[in-house]
Amino acid sequence: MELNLTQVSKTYPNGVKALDNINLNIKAGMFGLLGPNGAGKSTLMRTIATLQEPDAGKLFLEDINILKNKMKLRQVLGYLPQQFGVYSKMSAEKLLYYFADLKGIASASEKKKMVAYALEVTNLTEVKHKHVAGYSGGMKQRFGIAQLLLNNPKLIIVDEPTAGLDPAERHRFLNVLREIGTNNIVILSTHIVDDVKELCTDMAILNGGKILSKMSPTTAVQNLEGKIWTTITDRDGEVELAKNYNVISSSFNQDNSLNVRVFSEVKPHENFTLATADLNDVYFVHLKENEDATTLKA
Ligand SMILES: Nc1ncnc2c1ncn2[C@@H]1O[C@H](COP(=O)(O)OP(=O)(O)OP(=O)(O)O)[C@@H](O)[C@H]1O
Repeated sequence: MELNLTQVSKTYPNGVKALDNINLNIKAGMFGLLGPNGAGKSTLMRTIATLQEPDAGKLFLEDINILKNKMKLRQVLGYLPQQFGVYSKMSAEKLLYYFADLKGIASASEKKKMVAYALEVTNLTEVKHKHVAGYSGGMKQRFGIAQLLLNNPKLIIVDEPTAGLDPAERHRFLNVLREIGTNNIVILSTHIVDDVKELCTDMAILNGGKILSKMSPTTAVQNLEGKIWTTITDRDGEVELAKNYNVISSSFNQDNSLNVRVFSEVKPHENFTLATADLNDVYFVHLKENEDATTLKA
């Protein structure tokens, strides 16, 4: 199973270039699409899900030409949009039966099997008689996964599903994704680095409509080993450091001092110690490089 995107571009009528020549190859497993707000993630997800057209480019799922054969793609697609609003006073189970009808599952026994499976995988069996309107945010998101599983999709797209979930609900939600992510392509779009770190075997960083990097999170972190340095300073110190070094991130300590992380091939200064690189560093290094390149061009 493979999804291939070639030279996909989209400019909105207001002039915003949301997708700028995207080339991507995604194989079975959990794929993280990581990027800040406005990066173009939703535009890309909606384009793959056949909900909007690009200006240029080709999209194939195996031999399905997505732009030319939308219905065929939709038959194997499970999509959870960024805003999934089900505020129904129907029970989760009844609503899933309703969705199963909409998806054209005709056989009663097949329907029963799929609804039971979807409730089970998403841990909603015990609350299947409750109104979806009364569900917590996390339960609603899991219900969103339950509904997309009904047609046994091969390509699953979830657009920023963990934003707004509390840590326990987020954890439960990620476990559900982990469960369904083995045989299918699951694309998780997110601005939360930890979502990708905990779950994904492959990832891409998107910003300004461009893919800045595509590799496995493990390789990406390994590539930074020995190049992330840290020191403790204060706000003024950070401003000074930023003039001479490639500061990629900083965080406050309890005593209000700042932990600054710098990307450098060699030890920047004797006050720095080598840090263990992590996926946040990967994310910030790429965003910073892109920002610097854009500034240089402007
Ligand atoms: N219908 C539209 N018309 C004009 N501009 C749009 C439209 N939809 C999105 N944009 C712009 O395109 C860019 C990419 O937006 P998109 O929603 O794809 O990004 P995103 O990465 O999903 O961000 P977010 O996390 O904020 O949803 C942004 O600058 C956005 O303002």
